[in-house]
Parts: sequence; C-alpha cells; structure tokens
Amino acid sequence: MLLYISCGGSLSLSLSLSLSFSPSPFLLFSEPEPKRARRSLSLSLSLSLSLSLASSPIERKGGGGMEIDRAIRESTDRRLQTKYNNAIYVIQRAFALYKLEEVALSFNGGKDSTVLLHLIRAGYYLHMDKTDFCNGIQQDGLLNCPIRTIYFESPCAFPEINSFTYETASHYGLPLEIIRSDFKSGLEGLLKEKPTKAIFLGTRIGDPNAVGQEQFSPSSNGWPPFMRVNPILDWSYRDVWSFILTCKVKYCSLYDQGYTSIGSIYDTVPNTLLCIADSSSMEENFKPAYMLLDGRLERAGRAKKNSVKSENNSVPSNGLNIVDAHQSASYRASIIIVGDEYLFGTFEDKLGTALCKKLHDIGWQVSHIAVVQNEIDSVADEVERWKSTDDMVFLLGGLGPLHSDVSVAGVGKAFGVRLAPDEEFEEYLRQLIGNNYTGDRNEMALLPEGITELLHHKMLPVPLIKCKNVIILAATNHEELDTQWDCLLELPNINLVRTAPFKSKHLSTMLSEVETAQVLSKLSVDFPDIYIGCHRKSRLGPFIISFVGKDKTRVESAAAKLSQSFSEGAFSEADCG
Ligand SMILES: Cc1cc2nc3c(=O)[nH]c(=O)nc-3n(C[C@H](O)[C@H](O)[C@H](O)COP(=O)(O)O)c2cc1C
Ligand SMILES: Nc1ncnc2c1ncn2[C@@H]1O[C@H](COP(=O)(O)OP(=O)(O)OP(=O)(O)O)[C@@H](O)[C@H]1O
Ligand SMILES: [Mg+2]
Repeated sequence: MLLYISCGGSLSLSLSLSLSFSPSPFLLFSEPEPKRARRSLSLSLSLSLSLSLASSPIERKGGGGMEIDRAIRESTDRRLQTKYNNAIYVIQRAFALYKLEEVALSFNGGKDSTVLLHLIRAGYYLHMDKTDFCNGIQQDGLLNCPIRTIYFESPCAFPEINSFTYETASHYGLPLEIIRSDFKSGLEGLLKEKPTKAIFLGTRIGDPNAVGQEQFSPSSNGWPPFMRVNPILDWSYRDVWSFILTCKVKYCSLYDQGYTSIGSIYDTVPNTLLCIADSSSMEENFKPAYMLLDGRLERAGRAKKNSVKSENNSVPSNGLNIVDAHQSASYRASIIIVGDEYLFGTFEDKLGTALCKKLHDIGWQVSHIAVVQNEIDSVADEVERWKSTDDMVFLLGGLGPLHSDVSVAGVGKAFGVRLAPDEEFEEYLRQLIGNNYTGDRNEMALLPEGITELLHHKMLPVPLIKCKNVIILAATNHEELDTQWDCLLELPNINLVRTAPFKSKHLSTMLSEVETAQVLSKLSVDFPDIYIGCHRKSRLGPFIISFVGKDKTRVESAAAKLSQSFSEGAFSEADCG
C-alpha cells in the first residue's frame, strides 16, 4: 500500500516557495540539545560559493542544504571532509544520471539515513546551484528539498523513529511516500506507480546487507529493477557521528538513550557498552550513541536473528520428533586446520582435537574437522562448504605475514568479498610489532571488506578476526588456545552460546565386534537421539562403546539396554576422561 504525503515540498518551484514559509513545521524542531557535543563554528570569510549566499532566505530557513556544505568546509576534520566530498560526488553523479523525479531517498529516521538526508540536501543544493547559475535562475526558490522520500512504516518500529521520520520530512519539505508492506513488494508497487530508477540508501560497509555492494549497485536478482545508490558505503560509525555533530543536525532521541543501531522494537535494546554503572539508582542509564568508542560494536544492542535455539530436550515417544528435538538443541561447528606441515606428516595437529573438546564441553557438536593446504582456494572451498550448514566455522593456522598465511584471503574469497585495509587492526599491529612492516602498508591489516568484526578482549594483545560466522583463531599452542577460547566465551553477541552439556557413558567389554554388532545396530535405530560409538585401543584389548547425548536418562537407558542384551558382567563402566 502506498500513501503519498506532501510535507510542504514539491517538485514545483512556486509551491515549495509558498509552503516553505509556513511556520508550523519548524516549530517541531528545537536547537540541538545542550548535552550534545558542540563544535565552535568559525565564520571564515573565504570566497566560497556557499558563503556568498549566506544571507539568502535559504540559509535563514535552513532548508537549502548549504549550511551543511558550509559546516563541513569550515570544520578542521580532514577525514570528514574527504568522506563528505566522496559522498557528494556520488550524489551529484546520481542527479546527473537520473531525472529528479526518478530518484528517491529511502529514509527511516535512523542515524545513517539522517546523514544521508543531509548529504542529499547539500548535494541537491550544489547540483541546483550549478544548474541555476547556468540557467540564470535565482536561488530563493530552493527552500525545501523536493527529493521523493520513501518510508516503509511498520507497526514494529519505535514510536520515536516514526515521529522523527514524520517531523523531519515535514521540516525539510520532503514529499513523503509511505509504504506499509515489506521492502520487496513495497518496491514492486512503487515502481509500478511511479518510474523510479535510483534509490539512495544509508547502507554502510559493516551492515549485514552491505556485502558485495558498491556505491552504485543494481538491486539484487529477484528484486524489482532499480539502482541502489550508497553514498555513505565507506563511512564508519565515527564518521556518521562526526558529521551529525559537526553539522549540528537533529537526530532521533533514541540515540541519546544508548541506542546505537535501531531495528524493530522486538530486536533492539540500548547498547550495554554505553551503560552507566550507578549503584544508587534503580534505573539503568546510558550514554549517548556518539560516545561509543568502538563502532564495530554498534549492533551490540541488536538481537541476532535465529540466535535463540530451543533448549527443549524432552523426548517424545515418536522417534522422528526425537531427532528434531535433539538437533534443535544443538549447535554445530566445523574446524579447519590450515597447514601443509600437517599434510606432510612433519607435525601432528593437536589444537583441532583440543578445540573439539572445548566445543563439546559447551554442548556443541563438531560436524567436521579438516586439514587443508596453505592455498587460498583450499581454504575458500572448505569455508564455503561449511559456513552455511554450520553455526560456526573455526580456522586454526595460516594467519600472519608469510606468503603461506592465506586464511584471511581464503575467508574473503569464500564470502566473495575483497580484502581492504582495516585502520583499527593496523593500529593494533603497529602497537604490537612497531613499524617494521614490509612495504608501505601492512598486509596483515588487509581484512575481508564489509564482513569483518574485530573481537576485542583485554586478555588479547590483538583482537581476533570474525567474518560472519567464521572465526580465525590465532593460537599456536594449547596455552594460547585456552586464552582465546576463554575470551570468546566471555564476549557478548558472538553467538557462541553455551547449550545443555552432553552427557556420556562408556562401557568396556571383552566381547568382540561380531558378537555385539547386531544389538548395537538395533540400539542405534531405537535411540536416534543418542550417538553410539565404538572404539578399541588394540585388536586384543577391551572394546569401548560410548553413548553420548543431551538427555541423561536416554543415555542411561541406551547403555542399560545394551548390558541387558548380554549375560551379566559382560560390560563394565569405563572412564574415558
Ligand atoms: C529501498 C530499499 C531497497 C532494497 N534493495 C534490496 C536489494 O536489492 N536486495 C536485497 O537483498 N535487499 C534489499 N533491501 C533490503 C535491505 O538489504 C535490508 O534487508 C534492509 O535495509 C533491512 O535491514 P535489516 O535487515 O538490517 O533491518 C532493500 C531495502 C530498501 C529499504
Ligand atoms: N523502514 C525503512 N524505510 C525506509 N528506508 C529504510 C528502512 N529501513 C532501512 N532503510 C534504508 O536502509 C538503510 C540502512 O538501514 P540501517 O538500519 O542500517 O540504518 P539506519 O536505520 O539509517 O541507522 P541505524 O544503523 O542506526 O539503525 C537506511 O539508512 C535507509 O536508507
Ligand atoms: Mg536502522
């Protein structure tokens, strides 16, 4: 369903002029709150085009976007200026490529779309500025921003987000098009009703949906055809807040209450990293979003989709359901060991086994352990194979500055993303190894773009690398593995969930495999939820049968059933540590 709401703006010059003087929308807006950080705005008298218009009605009403351009140019933040210039370039390219009525801004009141809105206002002002000078048109008509603005309104949105979106649209005269259906069908309807060739989005590298996107990316297969324009794709969390604070633009009040990335009311809470410890108060208080130091943790307040699995281990009588119940309570991991030395037989891998034990101890199943060569393709193939079937994939080895250290590149290839320099990781490496790199850029700081999360912990000299559900461990011995594992268990939001531990029982017998085979085969059918494994240390020594599962009673009854099938004393309990 599509609703068109005119908020005081229009594509027509005269209409936008008359409506922009209506005072009511502006009353909704106050100056930025005092607690927000302010930067002094020095009024330099440089002969910039924007300053030459400083006293025009555009500036007085604040609708023309020139104040944004001026705030950035007057700031001393060189990084922000570069990011701004690049974003404006992308926006101007879009305005040059498409007719104004064919482009739309996808705006949802979030911090990224707030930045995007103001960049578009500035880009539009600069674009029109050039056009008008060419055409000899006066500037005074550009009080509002007449870019079509689409908002997918949902009953699950925070009321603060909803009202901020409406107020902002009203304030800047954005012609708002409200869509009350899911993104895909909403866009199908939109494209049928109005020719829409390009849509501006506030997507940033690091967003789950940014993988593989460029600044201009056609919509995905299966989506209606349009160009996704992502002017702030390369902006960091810090860049977003530098822009908002430098330009002193209003943002949704939730960001002053500890929210750092906003989804629905059902999956978003304030970011605990901003919680202010105050034992005297019963209430939890939070610092504003711009105080978050590590932007990589901006989504720490967002619940992970599908992260909560059923812990219900109850066993129904029907065997099929037993399997389902058992599987739903288990997480699966795979382990990939990278190293030619293990394949030559020169060294024996012990860390993989130790990691299996650690995973087993937190109730996870290890589906697979592989040893691969130091080749990007070997790593990529193996990661590719397991990343979608297992909850987590662990890589051991192949991390470092050597030609044979290919784990990071292999992971990037498996996800189809390129490697890009990671400033923060580079800084850690610099602190650890000084400036003794080969070449002018540290190759170890090239990480898979858009999917890398650095896992920080005070016990780790360098954060661990996580790409989606793949974690690259940096351990070379048991002690390091123990430390890294303990850190992983303490870190929030990485989905390494402790589940019900496995229970096991081991029986030892001097009976032969031939004598026990038939009974064991029937047991495995009767107890599909229990792993029944056999092991012997020597051909002539005792034969060990293991029963492993999450339900202790089921483990016990499977073991008891085996014992009862043979003469008394044929089995004794074995301790397999
Ligand atoms: C205007 C617009 C265009 C989109 N186009 C695509 C697309 O082409 N392909 C796609 O997979 N998702 C597309 N999406 C969905 C987004 O990738 C993403 O799921 C959405 O922004 C919600 O993010 P969240 O799941 O983190 O809340 C689009 C969303 C919007 C609002
Ligand atoms: N409901 C929506 N209506 C319109 N556009 C949307 C909607 N949800 C997402 N988008 C578009 O997708 C972009 C990315 O969404 P995302 O949630 O990552 O960023 P944000 O909401 O702007 O900021 P935050 O990360 O703080 O939530 C938005 O900037 C906006 O362009
Ligand atoms: Mg959001």
